[in-house]
Amino acid sequence: MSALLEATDLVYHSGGKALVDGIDLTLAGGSFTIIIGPNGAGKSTLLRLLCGELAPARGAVRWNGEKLQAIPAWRLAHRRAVMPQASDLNFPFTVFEVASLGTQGIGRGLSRSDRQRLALEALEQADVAHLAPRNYQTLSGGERQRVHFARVLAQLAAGRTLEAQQALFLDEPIASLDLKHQLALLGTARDFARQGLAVIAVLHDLQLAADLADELILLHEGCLVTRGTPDSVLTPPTLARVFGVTLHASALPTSPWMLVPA
Ligand SMILES: Nc1ncnc2c1ncn2[C@@H]1O[C@H](COP(=O)(O)OP(=O)(O)OP(=O)(O)O)[C@@H](O)[C@H]1O
Repeated sequence: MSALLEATDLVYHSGGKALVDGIDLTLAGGSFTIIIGPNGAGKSTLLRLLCGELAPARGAVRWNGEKLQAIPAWRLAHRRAVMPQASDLNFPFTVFEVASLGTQGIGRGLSRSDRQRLALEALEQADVAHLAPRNYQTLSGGERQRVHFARVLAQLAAGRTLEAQQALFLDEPIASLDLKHQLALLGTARDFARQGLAVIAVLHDLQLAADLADELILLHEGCLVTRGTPDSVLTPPTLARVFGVTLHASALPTSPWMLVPA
Protein backbone atom coordinates (compact mmCIF):
# COMPACT_ATOMS: atom_id res chain seq x y z
CA MET A 1 0.00 0.00 0.00
CA SER A 2 1.39 3.40 -0.90
CA ALA A 3 1.35 6.26 1.60
CA LEU A 4 -1.57 8.67 1.50
CA LEU A 5 -0.24 10.72 4.41
CA GLU A 6 3.40 11.16 5.24
CA ALA A 7 4.67 12.90 8.35
CA THR A 8 8.32 13.86 8.55
CA ASP A 9 10.16 15.06 11.62
CA LEU A 10 6.96 16.37 13.24
CA VAL A 11 7.52 18.63 16.22
CA TYR A 12 4.88 20.54 18.19
CA HIS A 13 5.56 22.67 21.27
CA SER A 14 3.29 24.24 23.82
CA GLY A 15 4.00 25.76 27.19
CA GLY A 16 7.75 25.31 26.65
CA LYS A 17 7.35 21.54 26.21
CA ALA A 18 7.59 19.32 23.11
CA LEU A 19 4.23 17.55 22.99
CA VAL A 20 5.25 15.78 19.80
CA ASP A 21 8.95 15.38 19.26
CA GLY A 22 10.41 14.36 15.91
CA ILE A 23 7.87 11.85 14.62
CA ASP A 24 8.15 10.25 11.18
CA LEU A 25 5.38 8.02 9.89
CA THR A 26 3.30 7.10 6.88
CA LEU A 27 -0.38 6.23 6.69
CA ALA A 28 -1.85 4.30 3.79
CA GLY A 29 -5.33 4.23 2.34
CA GLY A 30 -7.02 0.91 3.14
CA SER A 31 -5.36 0.65 6.53
CA PHE A 32 -6.72 0.97 10.07
CA THR A 33 -4.04 2.56 12.24
CA ILE A 34 -4.51 2.92 15.99
CA ILE A 35 -2.44 5.28 18.12
CA ILE A 36 -1.89 4.06 21.68
CA GLY A 37 0.06 5.32 24.66
CA PRO A 38 -0.37 6.49 28.26
CA ASN A 39 -2.18 9.69 29.29
CA GLY A 40 -0.31 12.73 28.09
CA ALA A 41 1.80 10.76 25.57
CA GLY A 42 0.83 13.16 22.78
CA LYS A 43 -1.75 11.00 20.97
CA SER A 44 -4.38 13.72 20.47
CA THR A 45 -1.73 16.24 19.54
CA LEU A 46 -0.30 13.87 16.92
CA LEU A 47 -3.78 13.17 15.54
CA ARG A 48 -4.48 16.89 15.26
CA LEU A 49 -1.19 17.42 13.44
CA LEU A 50 -1.91 14.54 11.05
CA CYS A 51 -5.36 15.87 10.16
CA GLY A 52 -4.15 19.45 9.74
CA GLU A 53 -5.92 20.99 12.74
CA LEU A 54 -2.56 21.96 14.20
CA ALA A 55 0.44 23.26 12.28
CA PRO A 56 3.77 21.72 13.30
CA ALA A 57 6.60 23.89 14.64
CA ARG A 58 8.97 21.76 12.57
CA GLY A 59 8.50 19.11 9.92
CA ALA A 60 5.43 18.58 7.78
CA VAL A 61 2.51 16.34 6.97
CA ARG A 62 1.95 15.68 3.27
CA TRP A 63 -1.17 14.35 1.59
CA ASN A 64 -0.04 12.60 -1.58
CA GLY A 65 3.05 14.80 -1.50
CA GLU A 66 1.18 18.08 -0.92
CA LYS A 67 1.77 19.86 2.41
CA LEU A 68 -1.43 19.91 4.48
CA GLN A 69 -0.96 23.59 5.30
CA ALA A 70 -0.98 24.36 1.56
CA ILE A 71 -4.31 22.61 0.97
CA PRO A 72 -7.31 24.97 1.15
CA ALA A 73 -9.59 24.29 4.12
CA TRP A 74 -12.59 23.55 1.92
CA ARG A 75 -10.68 20.87 0.02
CA LEU A 76 -9.30 19.34 3.20
CA ALA A 77 -12.86 19.15 4.52
CA HIS A 78 -13.75 16.98 1.52
CA ARG A 79 -10.75 14.73 2.03
CA ARG A 80 -10.90 14.01 5.69
CA ALA A 81 -13.31 14.04 8.61
CA VAL A 82 -12.30 14.39 12.24
CA MET A 83 -14.15 13.24 15.33
CA PRO A 84 -12.50 15.04 18.26
CA GLN A 85 -12.23 13.70 21.79
CA ALA A 86 -14.83 16.17 23.01
CA SER A 87 -17.19 18.28 20.98
CA ASP A 88 -20.07 20.10 22.54
CA LEU A 89 -22.72 22.32 21.09
CA ASN A 90 -24.24 25.24 22.91
CA PHE A 91 -27.30 25.55 20.71
CA PRO A 92 -30.48 23.48 20.87
CA PHE A 93 -29.87 21.70 17.55
CA THR A 94 -31.82 18.57 16.78
CA VAL A 95 -29.86 15.38 16.25
CA PHE A 96 -30.73 15.54 12.56
CA GLU A 97 -29.35 19.07 12.34
CA VAL A 98 -26.09 18.01 14.00
CA ALA A 99 -25.60 15.20 11.47
CA SER A 100 -26.50 17.63 8.68
CA LEU A 101 -23.71 19.98 9.81
CA GLY A 102 -21.33 17.39 8.37
CA THR A 103 -22.66 17.95 4.87
CA GLN A 104 -22.78 21.75 4.95
CA GLY A 105 -20.64 23.26 2.23
CA ILE A 106 -19.34 19.79 1.33
CA GLY A 107 -19.88 17.99 -1.95
CA ARG A 108 -20.56 18.64 -5.58
CA GLY A 109 -23.91 18.38 -7.30
CA LEU A 110 -25.82 17.58 -4.13
CA SER A 111 -29.38 18.82 -3.78
CA ARG A 112 -30.92 19.69 -0.44
CA SER A 113 -32.72 16.33 -0.41
CA ASP A 114 -29.46 14.52 -1.25
CA ARG A 115 -27.85 16.12 1.79
CA GLN A 116 -30.82 15.18 3.96
CA ARG A 117 -30.55 11.59 2.72
CA LEU A 118 -26.83 11.46 3.52
CA ALA A 119 -27.45 12.79 7.02
CA LEU A 120 -30.20 10.22 7.61
CA GLU A 121 -28.08 7.36 6.29
CA ALA A 122 -25.23 8.43 8.59
CA LEU A 123 -27.61 8.55 11.57
CA GLU A 124 -28.71 5.02 10.71
CA GLN A 125 -25.09 3.84 10.42
CA ALA A 126 -24.38 5.28 13.86
CA ASP A 127 -27.60 3.76 15.30
CA VAL A 128 -29.11 7.11 16.25
CA ALA A 129 -31.73 7.56 13.50
CA HIS A 130 -34.48 7.02 16.10
CA LEU A 131 -33.20 10.14 17.91
CA ALA A 132 -33.30 12.38 14.80
CA PRO A 133 -35.94 14.87 16.10
CA ARG A 134 -34.50 15.03 19.64
CA ASN A 135 -32.73 18.08 21.04
CA TYR A 136 -29.03 17.15 20.99
CA GLN A 137 -28.51 18.77 24.40
CA THR A 138 -30.90 16.30 26.03
CA LEU A 139 -28.88 13.25 24.92
CA SER A 140 -26.66 11.06 27.07
CA GLY A 141 -22.90 11.17 26.62
CA GLY A 142 -22.82 7.97 24.57
CA GLU A 143 -25.72 9.09 22.38
CA ARG A 144 -23.91 12.38 21.73
CA GLN A 145 -20.76 10.54 20.76
CA ARG A 146 -22.73 8.44 18.24
CA VAL A 147 -24.35 11.58 16.81
CA HIS A 148 -20.90 13.08 16.25
CA PHE A 149 -19.86 9.87 14.56
CA ALA A 150 -22.88 10.28 12.28
CA ARG A 151 -21.79 13.85 11.56
CA VAL A 152 -18.34 12.74 10.35
CA LEU A 153 -19.86 9.88 8.33
CA ALA A 154 -22.18 12.36 6.63
CA GLN A 155 -19.20 14.62 5.90
CA LEU A 156 -17.28 11.75 4.29
CA ALA A 157 -20.30 10.72 2.22
CA ALA A 158 -20.76 14.26 0.91
CA GLY A 159 -17.02 14.72 0.38
CA ARG A 160 -16.86 11.53 -1.67
CA THR A 161 -18.67 13.35 -4.49
CA LEU A 162 -15.46 15.33 -5.00
CA GLU A 163 -12.59 13.33 -3.51
CA ALA A 164 -12.00 9.63 -4.14
CA GLN A 165 -9.27 9.29 -1.51
CA GLN A 166 -10.33 10.07 2.02
CA ALA A 167 -9.19 9.71 5.61
CA LEU A 168 -11.11 9.36 8.86
CA PHE A 169 -9.61 10.58 12.16
CA LEU A 170 -11.15 9.42 15.44
CA ASP A 171 -9.93 10.61 18.84
CA GLU A 172 -11.08 8.22 21.57
CA PRO A 173 -14.37 7.63 19.71
CA ILE A 174 -15.64 4.95 22.08
CA ALA A 175 -14.86 6.60 25.41
CA SER A 176 -18.57 6.98 26.33
CA LEU A 177 -20.01 3.99 24.48
CA ASP A 178 -21.44 0.71 25.77
CA LEU A 179 -19.81 -2.46 24.50
CA LYS A 180 -22.26 -3.05 21.66
CA HIS A 181 -21.77 0.43 20.30
CA GLN A 182 -17.98 0.32 20.84
CA LEU A 183 -17.82 -2.74 18.61
CA ALA A 184 -20.26 -1.28 16.10
CA LEU A 185 -18.40 2.03 15.77
CA LEU A 186 -14.99 0.41 15.47
CA GLY A 187 -16.42 -2.19 13.07
CA THR A 188 -17.74 0.62 10.87
CA ALA A 189 -14.34 2.34 11.04
CA ARG A 190 -12.63 -0.87 10.02
CA ASP A 191 -15.10 -1.36 7.15
CA PHE A 192 -14.19 2.12 5.92
CA ALA A 193 -10.53 1.10 5.94
CA ARG A 194 -11.43 -2.03 3.98
CA GLN A 195 -13.13 0.23 1.43
CA GLY A 196 -9.86 2.12 0.93
CA LEU A 197 -9.93 5.01 3.43
CA ALA A 198 -7.02 5.71 5.71
CA VAL A 199 -8.55 5.35 9.18
CA ILE A 200 -6.62 6.62 12.18
CA ALA A 201 -7.95 6.33 15.73
CA VAL A 202 -6.68 7.05 19.22
CA LEU A 203 -7.73 4.29 21.62
CA HIS A 204 -6.98 3.39 25.22
CA ASP A 205 -8.37 -0.12 25.02
CA LEU A 206 -5.35 -2.21 24.03
CA GLN A 207 -7.45 -5.32 23.63
CA LEU A 208 -9.69 -3.73 21.02
CA ALA A 209 -6.70 -2.04 19.42
CA ALA A 210 -4.96 -5.42 19.13
CA ASP A 211 -8.07 -6.96 17.58
CA LEU A 212 -8.79 -4.30 15.03
CA ALA A 213 -5.68 -2.45 13.98
CA ASP A 214 -3.68 -3.25 10.90
CA GLU A 215 -0.97 -1.20 12.54
CA LEU A 216 -0.37 0.23 16.01
CA ILE A 217 1.61 3.38 16.72
CA LEU A 218 2.89 3.51 20.29
CA LEU A 219 3.68 6.94 21.72
CA HIS A 220 5.42 7.86 24.95
CA GLU A 221 6.34 11.38 26.09
CA GLY A 222 5.78 12.81 22.63
CA CYS A 223 7.99 10.26 20.87
CA LEU A 224 7.17 7.30 18.69
CA VAL A 225 8.36 4.24 20.61
CA THR A 226 7.50 1.66 17.97
CA ARG A 227 4.99 0.94 15.22
CA GLY A 228 3.89 -2.23 13.49
CA THR A 229 1.46 -5.11 13.76
CA PRO A 230 -0.24 -5.55 17.17
CA ASP A 231 1.86 -8.66 17.88
CA SER A 232 5.08 -6.81 17.27
CA VAL A 233 4.10 -3.72 19.34
CA LEU A 234 2.26 -5.21 22.30
CA THR A 235 5.08 -7.15 23.85
CA PRO A 236 5.42 -7.53 27.62
CA PRO A 237 8.73 -5.62 27.87
CA THR A 238 7.39 -2.67 25.82
CA LEU A 239 4.13 -2.51 27.79
CA ALA A 240 6.01 -2.68 31.08
CA ARG A 241 8.33 0.12 30.00
CA VAL A 242 5.71 2.45 28.53
CA PHE A 243 2.56 1.74 30.56
CA GLY A 244 4.14 0.42 33.74
CA VAL A 245 1.99 -2.72 33.69
CA THR A 246 2.81 -6.39 33.68
CA LEU A 247 1.23 -8.31 30.86
CA HIS A 248 0.38 -11.97 31.22
CA ALA A 249 1.22 -13.99 28.17
CA SER A 250 -2.38 -15.10 27.60
CA ALA A 251 -3.85 -11.57 27.60
CA LEU A 252 -2.69 -9.82 24.44
CA PRO A 253 -2.81 -9.78 21.53
CA THR A 254 -5.01 -12.89 21.45
CA SER A 255 -8.25 -11.36 22.51
CA PRO A 256 -11.41 -12.79 24.02
CA TRP A 257 -13.47 -10.30 22.03
CA MET A 258 -15.16 -11.38 18.85
CA LEU A 259 -16.15 -8.49 16.66
CA VAL A 260 -19.75 -9.01 15.65
CA PRO A 261 -22.10 -6.74 13.75
CA ALA A 262 -24.44 -4.75 15.97
N1 LIG B 1 -1.88 23.89 25.16
C1 LIG B 1 -1.09 23.13 25.92
N2 LIG B 1 -0.15 23.69 26.72
C2 LIG B 1 0.64 22.93 27.50
N3 LIG B 1 0.58 21.59 27.53
C3 LIG B 1 -0.34 21.00 26.76
C4 LIG B 1 -1.22 21.71 25.91
N4 LIG B 1 -2.01 20.84 25.27
C5 LIG B 1 -1.65 19.62 25.70
N5 LIG B 1 -0.65 19.73 26.59
C6 LIG B 1 0.05 18.61 27.27
O1 LIG B 1 0.66 17.85 26.26
C7 LIG B 1 0.66 16.49 26.60
C8 LIG B 1 0.06 15.69 25.46
O2 LIG B 1 -1.33 15.97 25.36
P1 LIG B 1 -2.28 15.07 24.48
O3 LIG B 1 -3.68 15.55 24.66
O4 LIG B 1 -1.76 15.02 23.09
O5 LIG B 1 -2.06 13.64 25.16
P2 LIG B 1 -2.83 12.27 24.97
O6 LIG B 1 -1.80 11.23 24.74
O7 LIG B 1 -3.89 12.39 23.94
O8 LIG B 1 -3.45 12.09 26.42
P3 LIG B 1 -4.81 11.39 26.97
O9 LIG B 1 -4.62 9.92 26.82
O10 LIG B 1 -4.80 11.80 28.43
O11 LIG B 1 -5.97 11.95 26.22
C9 LIG B 1 -0.11 16.38 27.92
O12 LIG B 1 0.83 16.30 28.97
C10 LIG B 1 -0.88 17.68 27.99
O13 LIG B 1 -1.08 18.09 29.33
